[in-house]
Amino acid sequence: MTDLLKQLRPEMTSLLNCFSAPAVLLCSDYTVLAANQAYRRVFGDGKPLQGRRCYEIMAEAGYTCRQGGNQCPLDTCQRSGTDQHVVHSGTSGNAQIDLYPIRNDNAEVVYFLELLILIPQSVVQSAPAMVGNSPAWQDVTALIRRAAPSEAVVLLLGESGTGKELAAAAIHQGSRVRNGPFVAVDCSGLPETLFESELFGHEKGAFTGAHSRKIGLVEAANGGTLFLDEIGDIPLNLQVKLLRLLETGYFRRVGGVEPIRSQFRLISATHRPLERMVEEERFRQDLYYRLNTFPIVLPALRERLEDIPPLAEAILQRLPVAKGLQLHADTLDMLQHYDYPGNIRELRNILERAALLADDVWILPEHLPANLQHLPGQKKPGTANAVSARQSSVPGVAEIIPLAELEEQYLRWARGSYGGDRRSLAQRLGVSERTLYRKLDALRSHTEHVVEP
Ligand SMILES: Nc1ncnc2c1ncn2[C@@H]1O[C@H](COP(=O)(O)OP(=O)(O)OP(=O)(O)O)[C@@H](O)[C@H]1O
Repeated sequence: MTDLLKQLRPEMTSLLNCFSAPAVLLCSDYTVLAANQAYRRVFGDGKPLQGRRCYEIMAEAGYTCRQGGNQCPLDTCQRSGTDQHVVHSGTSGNAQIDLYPIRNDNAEVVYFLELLILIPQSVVQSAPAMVGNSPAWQDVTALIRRAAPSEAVVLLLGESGTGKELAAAAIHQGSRVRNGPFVAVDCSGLPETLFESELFGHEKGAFTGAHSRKIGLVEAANGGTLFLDEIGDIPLNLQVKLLRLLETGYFRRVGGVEPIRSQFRLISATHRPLERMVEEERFRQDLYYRLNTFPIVLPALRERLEDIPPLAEAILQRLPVAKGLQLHADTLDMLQHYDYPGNIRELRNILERAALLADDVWILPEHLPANLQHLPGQKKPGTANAVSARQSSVPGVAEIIPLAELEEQYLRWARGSYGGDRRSLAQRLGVSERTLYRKLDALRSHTEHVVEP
């Protein structure tokens, strides 16, 4: 270490300061030789960093190394002699670590450059739960569970709004790179040149307006998942560049000459008929084969109408405007007879609109759009239940009664008419499961004490 410090030129620290991310030079025994300003800002504690072990400094800042089950890139680099790119998970968030061996004139590794990209916990998002129980949906979730932990390149196919992006996020969550970034790229709608610089980044001065270097989405996905949504819309020119990236793992920023490596799990999605596009030469066949290693077709909502009650329930719970609202049985029946060309996204829009129109706790058939009314097979709206729901916002109560009695009546009604389990009933009632059990117990003992005439 002392010898190495002597050899280290003062320019080195100045060079490290060119990186805006934390950067350090390390010895093979994990001691810090030099650190840049960003590293000192993030990890410094007032004491000198030089001579301390990198893993101790990281641990103090809440980023665990081997002891936290993470793989040490320095160890691997010493064995392989090649660059390492890993993501470490920690209590403060995740750290993407890029480690490069630095060699002398004799090509011997003398020290290591480590660059850190810190991903705060708030950015490490989890995928919202995917709701559904129908056989069609169970088939899909079985495929997602199988594909997620593998390295397979997944192609998600299905109509717009069927949940392809949600499925991609679920695959990322179940993958080995789950602690890395999930970078979703919408390949539709951007002009080709702009899209290229979004995807690959650009160097300063690459074109008019490129005032500084920009990191592209492919680079940002290093150590995580790159999700290419609407891949069928990617222009032919860019298809070639994408293919090269997938085959070599390298790309160049727009206006750059340096090949840059990015390692990521690839998932793509489209609602377009890719196979036909290949036949019509609108999509490259070689790229199609690269993307289509593990295809998963998401069913249209009309093919799983039995999932509408739990889906509607889950969507209402996530909608702030729907707080406290309930779907009337007639409304649910109407919803289950529509064919949803816009799939789950359309169901969500319908429910959001209905929630805004509802006056009290009930979302009634009349709150649904006109094109959902009077569809073949629907129950006739305006049944006794619907009428009573319209007359009174509290089920079964027509006059002012003591609050305790009202709670009892309401609980009896909720327990009798709610189709789900107790946990979700407790959630709907806004109480803990324990509280619900206690209240139901009290109800039961009260009923036992009532002497039936
Ligand atoms: N299984 C599911 N459970 C709950 N919500 C879902 C489910 N699938 C999709 N959604 C919701 O439906 C909406 C549309 O989903 P998503 O954006 O994933 O569809 P998509 O197929 O990627 O659409 P597009 O092809 O237009 O990009 C989102 O609000 C999503 O949260």
